[in-house]
Amino acid sequence: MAQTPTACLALADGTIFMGRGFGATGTAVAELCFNTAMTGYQEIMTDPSYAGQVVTFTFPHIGNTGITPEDDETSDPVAAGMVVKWDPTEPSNWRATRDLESWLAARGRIGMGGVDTRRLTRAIRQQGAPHVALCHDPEGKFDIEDLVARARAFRGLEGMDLAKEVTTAQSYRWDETKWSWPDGYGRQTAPKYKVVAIDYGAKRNILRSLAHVGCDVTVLPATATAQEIKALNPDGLFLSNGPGDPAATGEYAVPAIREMVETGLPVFGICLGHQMLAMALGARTVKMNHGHHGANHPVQRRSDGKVEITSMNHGFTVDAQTLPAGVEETHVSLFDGSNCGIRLSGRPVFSVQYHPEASPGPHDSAYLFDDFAAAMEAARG
Ligand SMILES: NC(=O)CC[C@H](N)C(=O)O
Repeated sequence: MAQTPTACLALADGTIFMGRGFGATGTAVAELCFNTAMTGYQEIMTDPSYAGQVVTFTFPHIGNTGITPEDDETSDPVAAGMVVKWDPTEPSNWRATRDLESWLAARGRIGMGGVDTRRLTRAIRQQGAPHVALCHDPEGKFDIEDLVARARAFRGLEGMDLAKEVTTAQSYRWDETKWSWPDGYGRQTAPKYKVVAIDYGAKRNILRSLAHVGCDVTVLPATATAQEIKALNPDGLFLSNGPGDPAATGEYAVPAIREMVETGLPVFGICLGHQMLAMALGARTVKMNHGHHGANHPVQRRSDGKVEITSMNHGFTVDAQTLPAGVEETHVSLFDGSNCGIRLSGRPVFSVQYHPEASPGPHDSAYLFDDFAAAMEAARG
């Protein structure tokens, strides 16, 4: 690199990457993962499930499309930082709104370009989601020993409850005027089902997708009790995605979910919501080596063998060996055989590890929102 490096990424094992810093200055200490999606960096950076993680993008051209508020999954980037191969170029669209660099700077998030992301991705696979310190200093002054020490001191996502930090402080109703898309997606033309969605770090496109199939959505904080949920007399309960370790978050959420399952109400969960439903039914979750983060993960539906290409973002997984009798494994990853979906036999209670709202990603699994609506219709008798 001809120019003085202005960013340094230090891995806990002492491996150092130098590059060009952009966005905010300072240091972020986090877990490092890689995401293989080719589009949707804005949705990825604003997905609350990325709290506590720096994201390496394996696709080299990140930032060549601009930023548009319509694509935010929450109001600000939540991921701790981003690492890319090429410096972001002038965006090809939404120029008037914002480019990647100024967006990150305004939102206090660090970016780093000019990194051999293939080498870095290999390190992530070999080490298993390393702890890192990512530092951006426009003067290029780095205390490398200190950065390595800070990476080593990071205690990791295992045991960390982050849902409480990103959840909504107050309950609210999905607001179609604020968040539906200009083409009408997410607008409740005929709200038919009253749904309570628990926000463990919910992505907007999940709530939009629920509204699209006729749900009138009330969002409750992560700590909502079964009594608070029941008081709203919903037709169905939705459990959202979210950051951190499901085993830590589940301490308060799992008892509420278990009590709700006993009522016979239709329940649908996505990602963290899936992991916590599995725990409520008696299963355990474990940390994965480097997780699944991308928009191109093949999943097989067991009922008919159909393969869905899915969007994923998880570092923990449900241990299928621990699923009790009466809980079926409905979907499985074709990459590593890990669990991707469950259903309580004969009951309208189901969840998936991946992201059927596809943001970013393919729409192969959008049928799950229709299945949830159909379950609520059937429950009405
Ligand atoms: N997207 C999610 O909901 C992620 C769930 C959980 N935090 C995990 O990493 O596995």
